[in-house]
Amino acid sequence: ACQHRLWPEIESVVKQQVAWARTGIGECGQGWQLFAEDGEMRMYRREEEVDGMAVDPLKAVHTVPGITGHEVCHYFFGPQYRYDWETTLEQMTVLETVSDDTLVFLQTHKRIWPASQRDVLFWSHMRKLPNENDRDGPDLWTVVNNSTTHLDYPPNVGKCVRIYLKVCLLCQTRVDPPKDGAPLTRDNISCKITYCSVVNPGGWAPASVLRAVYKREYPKFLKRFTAYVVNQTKNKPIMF
Ligand SMILES: O=S(=O)(CCO)c1ccc(-c2ccc(C3CCCC3)c([C@@H]3C[C@@H]3c3ccccn3)c2)cc1
Repeated sequence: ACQHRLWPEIESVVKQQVAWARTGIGECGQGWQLFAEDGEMRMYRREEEVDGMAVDPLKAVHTVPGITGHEVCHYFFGPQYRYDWETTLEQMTVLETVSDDTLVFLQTHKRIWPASQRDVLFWSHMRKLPNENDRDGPDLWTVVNNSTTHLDYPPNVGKCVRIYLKVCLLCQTRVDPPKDGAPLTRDNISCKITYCSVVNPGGWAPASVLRAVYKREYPKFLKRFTAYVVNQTKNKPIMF
């Protein structure tokens, strides 16, 4: 995979996205507004427009007990699970298997009235990262999704408007070992999740409509996805 045409871009985008995900909300500077809260989940967005289109950056933080960062990234990255948790997905195709940790996807999302239907073409890369802050702590895991091109699927040919996105899911496992030295169970682990996304809707769509859709769909997506991972892993051995 190191000699693949996408490799240089993947390297630079992953480093940039992970650094961005690691930057706390406070450090990011002002402009972030908390727009959704549910238990441990906090969702922030910044209102930004490009050519009159809402491309609001989103940053969500969540802590989920009983699962690891590797498990969260495994179920987010794997195409075989996506229809189970991605409610707005209409069609998903793996266009290219670059390597076992890098895929190229083409997805069409359900039409959201009055916007026209959207599709998105992106590479998706999953990677384990060394835990710089705590050398003997568990590693971090990340999945980065970044829009890309594919000669056979030029944008805006069919009925779909091509959107452009950059997404980073960064996961940090936390282990609280049992006092009596008993073996680890899922009661002793939790996962701190940071989900960052910037979506350019591609063609024109009313900013008010897009913002309403994001406000409704993003909290739903993160809650549904994390509940899915908890449910899929609860009777399986812990995957660190
Ligand atoms: O994290 S991912 O990579 C996971 C892989 O699937 C990802 C997340 C979100 C999108 C996405 C991009 C654009 C739109 C809109 C823009 C104008 C009309 C359709 C939507 C609709 C809003 C709904 C939505 C929002 C958030 C989460 C899921 N659904 C979703 C695509 C991929």
